[in-house]
Amino acid sequence: MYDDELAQERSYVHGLYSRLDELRAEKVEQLGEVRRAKSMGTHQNRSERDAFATLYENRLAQLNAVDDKLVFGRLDLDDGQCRYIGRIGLLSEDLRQLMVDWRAPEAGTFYQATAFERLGVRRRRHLLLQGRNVKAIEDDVLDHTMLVEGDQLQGEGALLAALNSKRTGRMNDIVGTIQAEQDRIIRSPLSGALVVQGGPGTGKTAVALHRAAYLLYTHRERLQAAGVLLVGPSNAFMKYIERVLPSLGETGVVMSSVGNLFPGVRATAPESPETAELKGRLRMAEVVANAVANRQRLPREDVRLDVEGTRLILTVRQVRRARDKARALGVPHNEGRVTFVKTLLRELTEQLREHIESAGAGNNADRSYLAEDVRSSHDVRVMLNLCWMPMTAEKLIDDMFSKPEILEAVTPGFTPAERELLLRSPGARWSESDVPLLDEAAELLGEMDATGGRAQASVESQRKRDLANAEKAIDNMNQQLEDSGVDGILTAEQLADFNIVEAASQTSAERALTDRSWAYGHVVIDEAQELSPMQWRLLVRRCPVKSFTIVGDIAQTSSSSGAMSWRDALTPFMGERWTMEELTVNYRTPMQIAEAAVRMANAAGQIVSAPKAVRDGDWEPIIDRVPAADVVKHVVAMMPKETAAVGGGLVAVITPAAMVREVTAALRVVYGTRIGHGAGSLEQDIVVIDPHEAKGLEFDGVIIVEPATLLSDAKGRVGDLYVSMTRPTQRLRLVTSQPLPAGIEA
Ligand SMILES: Nc1ncnc2c1ncn2[C@@H]1O[C@H](COP(=O)(O)OP(=O)(O)OP(=O)(O)O)[C@@H](O)[C@H]1O
Repeated sequence: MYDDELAQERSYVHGLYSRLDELRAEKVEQLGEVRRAKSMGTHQNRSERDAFATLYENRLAQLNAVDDKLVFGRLDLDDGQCRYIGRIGLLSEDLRQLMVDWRAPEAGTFYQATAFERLGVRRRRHLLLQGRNVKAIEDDVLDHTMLVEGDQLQGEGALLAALNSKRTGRMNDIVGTIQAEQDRIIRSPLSGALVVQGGPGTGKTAVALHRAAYLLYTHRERLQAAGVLLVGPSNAFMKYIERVLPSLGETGVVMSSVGNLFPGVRATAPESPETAELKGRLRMAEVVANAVANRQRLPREDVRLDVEGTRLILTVRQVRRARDKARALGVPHNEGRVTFVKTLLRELTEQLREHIESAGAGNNADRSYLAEDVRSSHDVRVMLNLCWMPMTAEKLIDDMFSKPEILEAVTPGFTPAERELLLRSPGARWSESDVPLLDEAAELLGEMDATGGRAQASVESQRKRDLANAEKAIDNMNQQLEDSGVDGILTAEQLADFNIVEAASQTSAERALTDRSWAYGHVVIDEAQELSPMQWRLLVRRCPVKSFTIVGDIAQTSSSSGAMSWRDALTPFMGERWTMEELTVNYRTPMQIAEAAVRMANAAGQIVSAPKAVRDGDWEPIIDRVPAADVVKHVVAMMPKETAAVGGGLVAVITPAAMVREVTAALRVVYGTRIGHGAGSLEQDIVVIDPHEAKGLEFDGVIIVEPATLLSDAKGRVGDLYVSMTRPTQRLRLVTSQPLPAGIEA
């Protein structure tokens, strides 16, 4: 019986792959034709063909990306219909539905139906594929009249099979086994802010990624133009998740770590927790505003300026008047400068004319020559720059932190110790907590070339296109926002204004990445508990319609400026207008290890949500006590045992940041290139990382070096140790020379 069913499914799935191959061949053919014809015809013909080429390329990329596990489910319904569920929708040539996209409403019951609430489903079948072949099938029979004696199908649970598989260092999608509580969140409405709180391993990252794919599919009209931004904690994490969305058939999501959110800056410099915390406070917005105002200066006294041998006087009063006039415009600094400079140049030109005339040169001095003399005078240029210097965000922030006199002037109310924390050498590398300051500065400074000198026509035509896109995007959105009580409603013009860019040929995603002022239609944030208030401020600026999916676990907060509660974190930006969902099942960590982590956190006074672990592990956490001098040696000696225990899976050594180098070097002596170190090296089978980099990742086995130091380094905050203890899918070893933290001391 099972074999018959299996054979039938194999044949159906074979048909689906044949159809996929046909569609691919078709797209290759169409793309070839368009490319051959590309250079011919009118300009309009060519740009139409460009558009088609992009369309075919995208579709082809999508068809290529969904090959692995193309189909994973089948529903048998009360009305006798049978529906196959897969990564994308497929139609036959005569437009019969062969397979339904998992995100389509008709596929929802695959994830939601239970024996108690069948939702019209008689049987849910999981198809487990290896390559293009069906390896096994597994049934949930929801309508028990379907069961005939001896008819029970065999097969390892699809979920357990997925959970027990070896980790590769890259996250996989969970599209075949999304659980009902996760599905509800993935499919919740687009508008407003949704917080997804859940303990370690509850699938928050998985849910965030599948939700991004779902939203793009379901609200494509609205989201394609503005795009979806997905933000994660580190570059290593972004690398870990980068394959998931393409495998779900989505390539249009803009992904960025918090350190890369300011175009052109990759912020990786380390920073003390105290400095990061200080820079993350909301009062830094005022500091940046002060720094901008500080670049609009008055001379101490009236100044003499030499213009072609004539002495002119620029009075403090004149400068103040010009400054007030420019400030009253309420435009960014660099734009305001245009007015400031124009006003003073006009006044100085007038003065020069009077001078020349009164010196007896008559009244025929040519104004345009005089204006040019004034503009090109070295004295004038220096003075105007001193009074109102054109500025980039990078220069403003770098000067502010490296020049003590500026720092002091812009930080009234700060203590000397706080200023000491901020002070650094000129040209220092950027850190993550600088990024929101740069963004704040860019917002207040505006473009450097804001002189209107750009090709106005091209801006205008792009604006028209953006407006058309934005109109679509805004449709309904306002209604939904109104329904959910959000004010500050945008018009299409406003949204289009946010997204004016010149490079028309780029995709929205490409354009968004390089444009700081891009307004996204939705933003998904993972590990959101780590964000400082200034980082929140930046992210809210990136999505004026305030449509967010915010995913995290307050108990895992380890950054000094991170959140202690969602309410504290969100109220300044969203008021009460957010909802929360909770995930309650831990799919990653075996029960014994998960429980030890919770005991440790509770003993340290941190109440954590303790999700129920779905799996029992084979091992209790293993504890090795060794003298301090032997810790590193011991880790090296234990490695063969660890790699063997997880059968060639992935092992991570998580150490205090200060020990990463030493441990890596010692392991390299024995294991050579098998050892990866730091971010982005997850392809080796043994990696050495610190707790910050471990955030969000998972491994088959984990060795934690000096767990007590992870607690003391974080000034007693449990986040780092709690995160580290909840990374393994199988096995945890603690190597310590110190007394272990309470809760795991046994
Ligand atoms: N429904 C599911 N089916 C299969 N695997 C799942 C499912 N849900 C979660 N997982 C797996 O559980 C593991 C943990 O998921 P994920 O990393 O998304 O959790 P998390 O809540 O973000 O964890 P943390 O906060 O600890 O980083 C991943 O390997 C994920 O693929």
